[in-house]
Amino acid sequence: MIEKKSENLIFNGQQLFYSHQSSALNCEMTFSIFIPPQAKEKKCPVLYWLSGLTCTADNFTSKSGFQRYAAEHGIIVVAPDTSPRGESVKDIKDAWDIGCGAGFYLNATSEGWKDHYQMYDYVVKELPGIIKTNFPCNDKASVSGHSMGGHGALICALKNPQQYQSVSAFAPIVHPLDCPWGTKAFTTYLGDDQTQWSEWDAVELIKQGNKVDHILVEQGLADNFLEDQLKTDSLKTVCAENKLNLILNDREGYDHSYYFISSFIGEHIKWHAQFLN
Ligand SMILES: N[C@@H](CCC(=O)N[C@@H](CSC=O)C(=O)NCC(=O)O)C(=O)O
Repeated sequence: MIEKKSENLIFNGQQLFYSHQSSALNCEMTFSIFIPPQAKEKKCPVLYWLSGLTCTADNFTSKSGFQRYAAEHGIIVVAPDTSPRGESVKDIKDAWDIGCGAGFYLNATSEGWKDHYQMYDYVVKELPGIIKTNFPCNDKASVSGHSMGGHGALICALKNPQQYQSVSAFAPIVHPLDCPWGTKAFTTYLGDDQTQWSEWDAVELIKQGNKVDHILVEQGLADNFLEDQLKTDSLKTVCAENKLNLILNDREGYDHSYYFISSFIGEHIKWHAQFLN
């Protein structure tokens, strides 16, 4: 059962927020969903958006301005929260890059974390089931995201190429095994045994032969996190070595913020629309 929390008219579509009890995450979750005007006449495809560290379902929904473009192309857009939440959910107080707001879109296996931190199952299995049951969507879906969520989008598509028509990312972490945010998260959620880690790392998945047909990445060159955390060149190299079709747009002067995302979200939605419609 899902419960409507809010509804607003925007560009002749509906912007809605819902909460529900998640069986994958074992807690109450909130997601946003935009229903375009075309859904009054026919079932529409879905674009899932995965947000970055510290975000809830609200950041992308209220800051990116995606609704204008989703309404134009007739695409439903779903934005989940970035982690399980609630009093029973383990968290690390005062740390913004681990725990609540930082689920990393993987299934945790370590004690204390595995009871709730199953974001991969939530995003790939439970949430699409809820969307299909409750909203006017057809069978086509794509996935996009930002930073931690850009990496989440990449691994969801690389592990399930039949489920997503296309994947795009803004300033994604591309190789969590090789950056401080990633090694902290993987040590916490997966434990010290690094043999498990490559299953949740986009660059490693591509090295292992996982493929998707269409990948679009947007990267700001004035992004403070580019050198230490994101390392977009690792994705460029591994895609070239494994003959994956990556479009990488380096954007002079843009940073890591939602100002960057809102500048190019229209181009991403138009690009996804050619595979979804
Ligand atoms: N609090 C941090 C910055 C956190 C941050 O920049 N979060 C990004 C995603 S980073 C990678 O996953 C974000 O989307 N923030 C939300 C927003 O609305 O901008 C710091 O102090 O550096």
